[in-house]
Amino acid sequence: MASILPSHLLHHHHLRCSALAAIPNRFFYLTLSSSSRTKSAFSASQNEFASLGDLEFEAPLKIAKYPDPKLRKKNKRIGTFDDNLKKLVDEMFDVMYETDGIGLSAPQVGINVQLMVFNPVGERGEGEEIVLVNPRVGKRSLNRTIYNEGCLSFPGIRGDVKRPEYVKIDALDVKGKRFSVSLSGLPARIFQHEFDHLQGILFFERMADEVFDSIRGQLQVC
Ligand SMILES: CSCC[C@H](NC=O)C(=O)N[C@@H](C)C(=O)N[C@@H](CO)C(=O)O
Ligand SMILES: [Fe+2]
Repeated sequence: MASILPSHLLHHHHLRCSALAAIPNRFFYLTLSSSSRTKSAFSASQNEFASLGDLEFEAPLKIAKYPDPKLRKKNKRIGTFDDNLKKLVDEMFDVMYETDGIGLSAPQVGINVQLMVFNPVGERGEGEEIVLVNPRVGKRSLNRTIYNEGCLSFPGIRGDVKRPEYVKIDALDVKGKRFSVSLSGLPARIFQHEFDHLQGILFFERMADEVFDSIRGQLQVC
């Protein structure tokens, strides 16, 4: 498979309870989440750096399932590129492969920092392991494509989501080295899904009304 990134950037290595029916529709969530994502409040915290304590974790990592509040918390930027960060990345790949994922964001394992990992092949030892720290999105294509997405924080739920086909990204690698990359196809899709997690946005908020209506019965809150 052709490489997406230069080799130095590759990393080697239900809910029971009450139904969401009590809540009129996802715009309730959008209203709540977008109010906490107003430009001033959210960008200020995005500029805040994580402390060593913010990056502390216990292995094995566990995936936070919706509606875990960690999925909605602000995610701080990473400024320390040490062995702890490398270990966190390794553990994120471990749990991603174990749960049949192709991408994972740090808030999904309860660590509220700007970090994501992905491998479009989803198999250890195959494809590319990509690690993005403090990513920023540059250009996106006007052309958008539909893909039937699933999210590790919503086991068993899938739905069509339309997203730009192409994105240009600036980020840091696990060693803190800055780089830019242009992605299209599945890598661009995974990146955008994970980038949304870093903004506290969940995939059902990107679904068209009729798609959301088809899955809303499965979104249950404890
Ligand atoms: C298309 S972006 C999906 C990214 C997601 N990561 C975090 O939530 C993820 O890995 N979801 C899985 C359900 C997934 O897409 N798994 C693959 C391989 O099993 C699939 O095609 O279902
Ligand atoms: Fe997800």
